Parts: sequence; C-alpha cells; structure tokens
Amino acid sequence: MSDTALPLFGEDEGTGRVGVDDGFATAHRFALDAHSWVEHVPGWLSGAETLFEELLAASGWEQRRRWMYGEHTIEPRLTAEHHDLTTAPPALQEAARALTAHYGVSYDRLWLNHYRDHRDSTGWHGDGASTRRRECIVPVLSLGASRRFLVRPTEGGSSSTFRPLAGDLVVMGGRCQTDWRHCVPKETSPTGPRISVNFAASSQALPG
Ligand SMILES: O=C(O)CCC(=O)C(=O)O
Ligand SMILES: [Fe+2]
Repeated sequence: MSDTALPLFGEDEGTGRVGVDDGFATAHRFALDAHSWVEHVPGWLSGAETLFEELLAASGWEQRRRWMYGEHTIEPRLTAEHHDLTTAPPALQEAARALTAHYGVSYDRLWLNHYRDHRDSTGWHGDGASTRRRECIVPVLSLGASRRFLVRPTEGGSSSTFRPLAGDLVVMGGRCQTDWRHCVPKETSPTGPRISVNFAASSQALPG
C-alpha cells in the first residue's frame, strides 16, 4: 500500500499537461424533463489554462456577421471552426475521441467561441446543426473565465443556470436542441475572456 494520493485524471494537475478524464468520474446528470437532460462534468479536462492560451494564440478566429431584421449585425463573439476534426489542435482531437467513446456519437467537427469579455454573448438558440435526430448529444467544453450557461424551454418559462469553470464539460442531451433553448448571456460585471469548444457530429447534422 502506498500513501501517495493518486491524481484524479491520471496526470499530474500541476504540470499543466492537457488531458481528459476518460471515465467521466465527476459527471452529474440533471433531467430537464422526461426527454431532455444536461450533464455537468466538473474538471473533465486538466491543463485547461495551457489549452486556453494555445487556442487564444491560434489563428483562424473570425468575426462573423449575420443578416438580421434587414441589416447586418456583428456577432458579439469571435468564432473559429474546424469542419474537419483533423485540422483541430491534437488536444481537441483527443477530447473528441473521448466524447465519441463515452457518448457513442461520432464527433467529427467542432467550433470555438471566444468571448472577449463580459459584453460578449450567445443569444437564446437551439443548435440547428444538431437536429437531424430527435435526440442528440451536444458537448460544450469551457476554458478561461467562468460564464453562466442558461437553458430554458422553447415554449418559454424559467431557466436553469449552469456555471461551468475552466475544464468543465456541459453536455446537452435528448431533445435539448428542439424542446429547449440555451444561451450565454452578457454579464453586468467584468469577466476575463472565455473560450467554449462546441463538439458536433455529421450524424446529428441536418443534410445540406
Ligand atoms: O459558449 C457556450 O458555452 C455555448 C455556445 C453555443 O451554444 C453555440 O455556439 O452554439
Ligand atoms: Fe449552442
């Protein structure tokens, strides 16, 4: 018997090495209703700070515009998209493989959101890219500053609040993309930058 504490994620937290917990040991699932759920996996990824700095420095961030209400609006965040997983940083490819093995969904692309500060946000929406099937599983990894992640019924009603920290995973499952909406609201007090990694699967995407 050794009295040495075993590192939770099989790697030394202190080294900053990036790795994920293949066992999803900290996962807690919250039922939203009979068909939909959100799973929070605190500390799923170790070395979150290292990965955050790497992604922030990477090229490929773009400012997207969209045509809304008869005018062009600038999205209040930056986005970087990897349509082909093999172009993503190796740590994210490894994360996608672990998600695929655990949830049984083949994650083959991803996009990143960069919230530069508390004024950046994502409005209420369902991920259209993940509605091919009635039930979809959509994982989102948080890095950097903690921001609120809200979920509420599509028909309206009160919202549930999740507060993922750096390295945490929030996974939307069941009918979350149709019966429910999610958002990352602006905050009134200053926060540092945050990056979210949104994993997507062609098998869950609408054709075309
Ligand atoms: O940044 C997040 O936590 C979620 C972002 C999101 O829902 C999206 O980009 O579709
Ligand atoms: Fe989304």
